[in-house]
Formats: sequence, C-alpha cells, structure tokens
Amino acid sequence: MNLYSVDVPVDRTLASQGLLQGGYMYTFMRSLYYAEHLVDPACLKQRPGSECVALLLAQLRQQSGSAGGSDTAGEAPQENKAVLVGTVVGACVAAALAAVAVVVVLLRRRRLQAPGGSRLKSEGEGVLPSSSNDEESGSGGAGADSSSAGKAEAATVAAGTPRGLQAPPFEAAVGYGCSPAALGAPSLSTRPPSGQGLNSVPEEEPTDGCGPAAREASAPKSDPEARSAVKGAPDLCYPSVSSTDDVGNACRASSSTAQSSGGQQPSDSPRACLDQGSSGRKAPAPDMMAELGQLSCELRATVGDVAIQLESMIGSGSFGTVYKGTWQGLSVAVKTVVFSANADSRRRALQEAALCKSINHPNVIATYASDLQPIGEIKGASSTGSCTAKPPENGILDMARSVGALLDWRLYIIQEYADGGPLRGLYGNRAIWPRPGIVHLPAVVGIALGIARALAHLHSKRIVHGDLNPNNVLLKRDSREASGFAVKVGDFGLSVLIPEHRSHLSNMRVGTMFYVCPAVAVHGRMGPEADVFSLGVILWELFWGVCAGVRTEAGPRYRQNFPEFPPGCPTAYRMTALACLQRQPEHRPTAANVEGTLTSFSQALGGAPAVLPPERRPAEGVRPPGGVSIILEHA
Ligand SMILES: Nc1ncnc2c1ncn2[C@@H]1O[C@H](COP(=O)(O)OP(=O)(O)OP(=O)(O)O)[C@@H](O)[C@H]1O
Repeated sequence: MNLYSVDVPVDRTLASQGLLQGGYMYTFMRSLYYAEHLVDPACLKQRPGSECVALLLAQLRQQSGSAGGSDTAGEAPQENKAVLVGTVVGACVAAALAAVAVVVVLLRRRRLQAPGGSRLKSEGEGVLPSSSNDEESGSGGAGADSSSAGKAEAATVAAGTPRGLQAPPFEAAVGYGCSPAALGAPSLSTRPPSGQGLNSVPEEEPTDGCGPAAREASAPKSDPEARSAVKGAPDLCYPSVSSTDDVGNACRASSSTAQSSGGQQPSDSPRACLDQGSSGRKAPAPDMMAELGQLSCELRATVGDVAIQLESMIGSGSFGTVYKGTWQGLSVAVKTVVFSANADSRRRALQEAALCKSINHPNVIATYASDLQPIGEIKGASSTGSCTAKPPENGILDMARSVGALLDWRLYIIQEYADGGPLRGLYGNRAIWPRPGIVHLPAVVGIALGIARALAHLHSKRIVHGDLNPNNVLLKRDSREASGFAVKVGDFGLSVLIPEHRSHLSNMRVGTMFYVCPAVAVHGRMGPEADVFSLGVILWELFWGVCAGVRTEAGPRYRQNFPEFPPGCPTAYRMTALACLQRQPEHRPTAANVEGTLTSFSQALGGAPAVLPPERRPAEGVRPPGGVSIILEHA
C-alpha cells in the first residue's frame, strides 16, 4: 500500500518529431487511498475498492465532525490510477452535501410522481451540456458543471415505470485466466507472413507484461441486435448483506447455489488474478460469491423488467467494477460505479452513462441500459433493510445530512460484452506478429481502421474520447475481420463534449501516459486532435505489436525506436501515423482523414480471411507500465 509521487523527467526521445514529454510531477498509487489515508486492507478483501473508499470517506467525515470536513478533495480512484491529491476545502464538503441533499429531494419528488422510477434517459448529443465555465476551465471537468450534473442526476432519477420484481438466477460461470502465465503464446495457426519485413526491433524488452497473449474464450454469443430502449425502472433499493426477508434469502440462496455449484472460478480483480498463478482457477471465493449474489440482489430490480445474471468479475477500473453477465439473452458487461458525496465522481459516472447511450456505432461498445440505485448503510435505516425496504418517510434527507451518514449511489451500465478483451492483450500475438519484423498487415490495418472509424464518428458528434489507449480499445470476435476481431472502443469516463462554438476545452489535463498528447499534458488543451495523437501512438504499436512505453530504471519512457517505422513499412501507413503524432494539434489530420487513408489502404490490400481462429481470444490486458491513467496537476 504505497503512494508514489513521481517526478517525470523530460523525455526527449520524440525530439525529432518536435515532441517533448515529461517535465512534470504526478502522483499515483498501487493501492487505494484517499488523500493520504489508506483504505482498510481488510475491507479490500471483502468489498470492491470503490466501496471501501466510500467507507473511508465516511470515517473521515465522522472524524472531522463533518462541518469542517475535509474529504471531498478528489475522487478515490483505484489501483494504478493516478490522482491529483487535491487540496481539502471545507466549502467543497458543504457543496457536495448540498448536492446530495438536492438529489435526495429530487429523488423523493420523483418517487412521489412516479413510484419506482429511476432511469437514466438517453439525451442524445446533448448529454454533456457545458457551461461557459467548463469551456474555459477544465475544473468543470468533462463538459458538465455541477449544476448540469445535478440536472443529469435529476433526469437520472426522474423517468421510469413500475417494475416487476423477480429474483434473477445467479450462476457461477467461466472465469478468466488473467494471470501472467495465461498470457503465454498461444498455439495459433500462423499464416505465412504477408506483412512487411521489419528491419529493426525494439532495443528494450518490455517489462510490462506486454507480450504474447491469448487465452481460451468463453462460449460464443450472438451479437446483440436490439439496442432496446429501457422502460422499466426499479424502486429505491436499500440492500443489506444481512437481509432477512424473502428476497434477501433468495439472493443468499442464489449465492450459495453458485458457491456449491462447483462452477469455475470467476476472476478476481486484475491484481488478484495476478496472484492466482498460472492456473487462474481456484475454489470459488465466498466473498466474491457473496458480492455477486448481493449485486444480483440489487439488480433483480432489473433493467427493462428483465433480470440480469451476473456471472463473473471481469476487472476493475478507476470508477468501479465490471462484471460479465447475461441480460435479455445477451452477453453483457455490467459496469458498476459507486460514488458517494463526491460531486466530481458522480458527475463523471453519470456523464459516462449518458454519453455511452448516445453513441451508436459498430466500432463503439454499445450501451443497452443504465440504472442508478442508492446503496449503503444509512444512519437510522434499518440494519436489516433489504432490497425491498423503503426509506423512512422524511428520513433520507435527514440521514444524508447527519454526521456519519453514508449515502452511496451505484450506477449500473449494461453494455455489449467484448469477448476478445482489450487490444493490449492482443499485442505480441504470433498470428499477427509472428516474429519481430513480421506483421500481418491486413489484420493490423483492419484494427487501425476500426479505431479510426470510431474516432471519426465520435468527433462528428463533437465528442472527444479523452483516454484512447489499448486498454480502452476492446475486441469482439468477428471472423469477417482480418484480425478475427472487430474493434469496439469503450470507456468514456474521461470523454468530453466540445461545445458548438469551441474547438477544444481547456485545463483538461487528463489521459494516459504515453497516449496523452503534449497539448493536453502541458496545456490541458483537449480537443479532437488529442484523440488523433493517441491514435498515432496506437498505429505505431499496431505495427510493432508492442506497447510504445516501457518502465525503465530512470522511469517510464517511450521505447528507443519510437516513433520509428522500419523501411518496409508502407509509406501511407507510416506517414499517417507520424502525422497523427505531430506536436502541434493543428498539424495533425482529422480522424476522418485517417479513416479515409486507412480505408483506401485496406481496400488496396484486398480482403483477407481471419487470421485468428474464432475459438481463440487474446488475454485480458494488463496495464501499460506507465499506462496509468493520470490526472495531472494544474499548472
Ligand atoms: N464492455 C466490455 N466488455 C468486456 N470487457 C470489458 C468491457 N468494459 C470493460 N471491460 C473490461 O473490464 C475491466 C475494467 O474496465 P474499466 O473500463 O472499468 O476500467 P479500465 O479501462 O481498465 O481502467 P480505467 O477506467 O481506470 O481507465 C477492463 O479489463 C476492461 O477491459
């Protein structure tokens, strides 16, 4: 449990391109923390990290007596997530509590008007209204200020129809072998290399686990066709682990059924997976099963009146945990985000949900539905409260205001499941990169084109992804693609909507090291060109099959051969990538330009059969060495 503060030295490896990275200080962590307070390790063994952070926040509130509280400086991201350890300002506490109060009041009003209603509504392109402040200041975050966040939240809990409660079946399912050993080279049928010969290879071996990757896939699922509009909405749900009512029993029963079913072990968090060794499988962890059972209990509130079966945990990100599940017969990924009185994390989570639902493109992860539910232990609430327990009349607001009250909200985002894992897990796959210097060009260009198409679509809607990196480019098996995978860009947690009259937002110093462009890292200038720079880095990686960044003794660095391409690299590809990496944002091509170039290139290459057999899939990715998502301190 260490907190690291790293002075990132100036990196001149890109000087030939006019790029200079580094020269700033950032703070990151390998464990959960809030400001300088560490999360209880015992809690982390039993509950998702985000919930432990929420508990820590509550403790801090109690200690500080709430009035002069000092705990809303920043959200509490998870492992490897860098966070600006912000200044604690009492006024922020008051603002955050006020926001909670407003939400609760709105919630109560809505409940009176539409009992049982809580639903995120799709707001199309207007999901991220930006105040003028936001346009000028990134402190407003991703294009929505607190007031708009409040509106979004009001909208979130506004609509809805009564639902039919049903206890969803709960089952253990295939786990994920995401241990390093599971990342071993697959026995894939390799094709004769059709790619270009590479004259040079990276001089540094990656120290980041960025190597050959493949693993068994779960059973194939059909592509979801219906992007169904959500109609149903759950009642307020105050679940308790110690629930004793019928529903609670049903949930526990389903949990224990799962435990005793001898089902394969769902994976733990990425960290836990690493600890599992090569087998990647072990006896079901009761805590995990209990947690999944509890989540199923909460989700029996259902979205669209259809129960969701949670099957395993896929992994954790900064804002919550992602589970694999089934909903309406579809394989889905259920992203859960827990946030408490932290206005920023709440805004971001709601924003991501709204944004996701507004985007419909074959190269973007589809979002089927979202749901928001209050959770947590509320002072004064029944300790045996269950999923069906209703909040006491006139009690919620008082509870939220009271010292020590912990009112958390859990946001569920039901998404298309990308069964191929992140692009990062594909790097080094010998079917595409048989050996250093050899690349299966149609596969690489196909993946690059998918990303460019997604970006071009986002930018046409004035959406900037803001955190494009190989962990956020997900893959889904598709035998029509030369690589065997369709590209699905996901994770819109740092995305922004650029207002009509603006070309960019300012003071948005967010992104992932190695992929964030200098204009964002240094000046906080976030526009579509920032995504294009990230695309340029990925284009380079795609050609080499390795990550652009490595961790060295001197700190995180680009590889020595970055951004070089071998002489055998097609000129169109190399020029496109280097153009994307131009230091000046205005010198970069648009994503639509890149899409056009790659489309022509792809057509010239002709159709190529899938290089990967459909039953194979890449492993879950591990984070890049310096690939922590970073929130840089304002200059
Ligand atoms: N729709 C999906 N289908 C399959 N796997 C997914 C899906 N969405 C996310 N995942 C996986 O779940 C894990 C957590 O994803 P999440 O987006 O929460 O965090 P992250 O991208 O890893 O980190 P961060 O949000 O901090 O950048 C990752 O391994 C990711 O690949």
